[in-house]
Amino acid sequence: MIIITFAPNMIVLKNITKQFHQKNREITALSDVSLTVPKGKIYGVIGASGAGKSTLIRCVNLLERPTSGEVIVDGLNLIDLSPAALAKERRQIGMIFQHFNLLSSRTVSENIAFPLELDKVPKEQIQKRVAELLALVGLEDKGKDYPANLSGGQKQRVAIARTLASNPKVLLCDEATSALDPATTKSILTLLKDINKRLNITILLITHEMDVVKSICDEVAVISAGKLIEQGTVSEIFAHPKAELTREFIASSLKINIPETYMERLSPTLTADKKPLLKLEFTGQSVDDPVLSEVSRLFNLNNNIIYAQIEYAGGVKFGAMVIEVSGAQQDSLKAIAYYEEKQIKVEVLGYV
Ligand SMILES: Nc1ncnc2c1ncn2[C@@H]1O[C@H](COP(=O)(O)OP(=O)(O)OP(=O)(O)O)[C@@H](O)[C@H]1O
Repeated sequence: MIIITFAPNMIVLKNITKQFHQKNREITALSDVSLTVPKGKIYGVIGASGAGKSTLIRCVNLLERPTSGEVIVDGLNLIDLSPAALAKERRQIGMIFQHFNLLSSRTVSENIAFPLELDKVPKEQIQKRVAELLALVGLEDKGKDYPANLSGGQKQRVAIARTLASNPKVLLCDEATSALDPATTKSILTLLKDINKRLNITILLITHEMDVVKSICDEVAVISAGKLIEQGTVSEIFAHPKAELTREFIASSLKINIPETYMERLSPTLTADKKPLLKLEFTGQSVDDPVLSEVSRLFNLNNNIIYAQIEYAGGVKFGAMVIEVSGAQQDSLKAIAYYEEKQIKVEVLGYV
């Protein structure tokens, strides 16, 4: 009897620790990291430079072998596999990189054909598949071009097509949009989402930009100094961030613009003729509370909105606002305490 077990999760990392030995130094790049990527989802890992993101993603296909822990892909523990069995499994785990890694001496079509040639697929079949993949990534007319004549976004499309040639079930994206401008980043992220939906490919990506997470991820983990400090669905994390670093990443995806006229007048000290300029950061429920009018009523203050931005991620709203507050100083302090009570992060930017 054949027992077929259905694994609901595509990637399970269990207690991964990775240490590097350098001369007489030991570097712990990952420390007891566990995460689960459900099938068909897009999972983002965000962290600052040196946090361990690249090491983490390279552990999934064992480009880096963890010092300890388990790497389970589609129900199979890769750590236990023989080199031949691992090579076979790796073909189902595609990877794309920040700098594309295309072969410069091969045309676009020849780059995409490369993994199929290695797999000894017959020539006519390769031609057909390459044409399909060129169409899928929107490069029908570029097959005969060389990578040097393509834009960064087009190069990444070629890299994606080449990776998809082997019909992977998982796509690992190592800072895949970090070398691209914002408009091109957007188009590549749209393509990744499309591939995820159309081909049901599970995607694990690493990034240092919350905008990437916000645009396409279903779930996210925050990594700092080799440890996962927070993880959850994008809506949970944006609604109720717990760690300060998570809040900082969320705030970094908001581009607060304070008008020049205010910046020129902004002073770090309060004098009789000046009013506080506050930055308020809203997440979760606080974004829906009518706090400005409450504060105005309760503490007899006038709030002048200088700048406001409300965004959506994973179906929840979050945002930030800059307000100029007029009223008695002790009432402004009471208002700040009130905002904090309502889980709104307040920063006094200065006085204008
Ligand atoms: N092969 C290696 N040998 C020694 N130390 C390494 C090696 N690879 C990574 N490290 C160290 O492990 C830590 C994590 O590095 P990693 O490249 O995973 O971080 P990262 O979050 O991807 O950073 P970045 O965004 O700058 O690429 C760093 O301290 C790094 O110096």
